[in-house]
Amino acid sequence: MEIPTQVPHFKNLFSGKKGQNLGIVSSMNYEIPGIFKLESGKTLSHVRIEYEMYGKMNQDKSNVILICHALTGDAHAAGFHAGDKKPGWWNIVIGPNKAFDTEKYCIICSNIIGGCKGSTGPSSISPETGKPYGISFPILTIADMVNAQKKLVEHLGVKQLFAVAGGSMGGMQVLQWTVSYPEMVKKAIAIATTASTTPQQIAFGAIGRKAITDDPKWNGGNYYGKKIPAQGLALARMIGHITYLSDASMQKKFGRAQQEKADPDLSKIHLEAPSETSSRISSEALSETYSEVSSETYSEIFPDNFSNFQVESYLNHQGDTFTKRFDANSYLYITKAVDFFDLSENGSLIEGFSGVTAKYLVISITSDWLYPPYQSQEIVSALTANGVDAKYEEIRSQYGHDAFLLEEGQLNYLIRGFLSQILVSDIMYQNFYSVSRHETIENASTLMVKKKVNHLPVVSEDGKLEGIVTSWDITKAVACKITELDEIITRDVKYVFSGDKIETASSIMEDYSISALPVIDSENRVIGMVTSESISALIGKFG
Ligand SMILES: CC(=O)SCCNC(=O)CCNC(=O)[C@H](O)C(C)(C)COP(=O)(O)OP(=O)(O)OC[C@H]1O[C@@H](n2cnc3c(N)ncnc32)[C@H](O)[C@@H]1OP(=O)(O)O
Ligand SMILES: N[C@@H](CCO)C(=O)O
Repeated sequence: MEIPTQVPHFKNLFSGKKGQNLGIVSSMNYEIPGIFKLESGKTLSHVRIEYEMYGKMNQDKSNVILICHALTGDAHAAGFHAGDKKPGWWNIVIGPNKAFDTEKYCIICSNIIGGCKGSTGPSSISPETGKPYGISFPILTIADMVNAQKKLVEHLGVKQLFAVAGGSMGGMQVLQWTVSYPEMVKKAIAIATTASTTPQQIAFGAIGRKAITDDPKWNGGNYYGKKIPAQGLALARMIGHITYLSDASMQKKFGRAQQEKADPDLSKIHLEAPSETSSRISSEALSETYSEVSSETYSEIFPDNFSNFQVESYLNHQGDTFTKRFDANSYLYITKAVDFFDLSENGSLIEGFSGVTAKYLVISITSDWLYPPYQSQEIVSALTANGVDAKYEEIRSQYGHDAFLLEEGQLNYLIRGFLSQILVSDIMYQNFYSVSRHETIENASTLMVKKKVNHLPVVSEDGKLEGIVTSWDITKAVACKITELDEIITRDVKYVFSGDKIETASSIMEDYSISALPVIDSENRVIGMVTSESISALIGKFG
């Protein structure tokens, strides 16, 4: 018989309300003190990291989620910058009552080093020369990006991240985090990514880089304050962008539709050579950074009269807009870091993941031919082979790789479910007290009073669960003048495993009106206790 206590009801704890947008947000920055050492052995000083933060850190800073951005992303993941019409790049999943719920979690997103959105990269001014680094910037790796993020996280006083999440190159950073700093990551969400960049992925990166470096305006990376290599950069993006879409999404978006102005008379269509002296190109700009140079773009160099299909004009648009928001040298360095990415050790991903402890959610996209589902499945297999709790999910989508930026419903559903899935192991007490069935009732009650517990699991010499005794059992025994513990033990004891969801523990407690359960391992040995108080404390933390 157990003492009936009030047991929390879990049914409505994680039910979703309608997601809302964050309002106006702004970026902050942090300068890493001293010298920042890179994987190559080279160093950088005065490394600046641009970041944004949404939601509040709780008292013990245990609710922090780090979001890692993809190839051309930035720190602005959600909400609106003052005056902007478009929100941050992952606004669909970050905000009040969205999967990355800013009412519960504190979300941090930083621009990678090597980038061009506030963090130190090739377009930054080198403290040594007073000029932009250009290609004197050292070679970067995904591990370098993660090491810089770790400095920021430590600076913010966070000892362990509740989760790290990201798609594409963001997913690579997630994987790297759990390999480099396993003790710092509780949960990991890697979407549309790989643990080892494939030859096909390297090949697409190589063509993009060649488009840039073959553009005469690239000028050995020294174009800051001059014309930017817009033609090469736009071409690189156009190639890349095709890989972010799918055959089906292109069919749906464009079909074989032509531009409204396109003349169906083939005899009137002609090629036109690009003009170096196009009158539309403004005079040389003398500004200091890539983003302030002239507005010369790909479409200004290549007139549109031959781009009669909708898909051509779309790609031109994607190329054009990219040149206005991204630095060509950053593109070279970041794509190269992606190429170098390989977490396998001695050719084995299982070996590469041997130290990982985080719980994983790995998501692929059915139509992603750049990072196909088999690469996510390989990650899950290698994690599982190491005993890591890794869940595999697929987003059913025709959008292709970029679906990780678009599939609002499926992303929210999968991520919310994973983040709110708290296991018994997360809240059980490992420092518990137990008794042997040969103990006297007097000794058991003294232990209960001393340690302020109402439940004592009864265990055999080798720690196996034999029963449970509660303070109510002891009260009754005293009233009935029973002295031996063996006579009052409840032997049909309810228990849970450490990998069970807390909802399971909660249901058992509710169904049987009990307020504590022993946690056992596969050999019936008691490894902890979970109580209704610890579940209530959890509600206080995240509810
Ligand atoms: C972490 C990160 O990854 S951040 C970086 C992510 N952002 C990007 O990659 C930016 C470029 N990529 C995109 O725009 C991506 O396709 C997405 C996933 C972000 C958006 O996808 P969608 O909403 O499906 O937009 P879509 O691909 O149709 O592009 C819309 C743009 O194309 C233009 N467009 C559409 N059809 C045509 C056409 N026939 N001719 C010319 N332009 C066209 C639209 O006017 C719109 O322009 P705007 O972006 O300047 O407003
Ligand atoms: N379209 C996204 C994903 C690339 O992996 C980006 O530009 O960052």
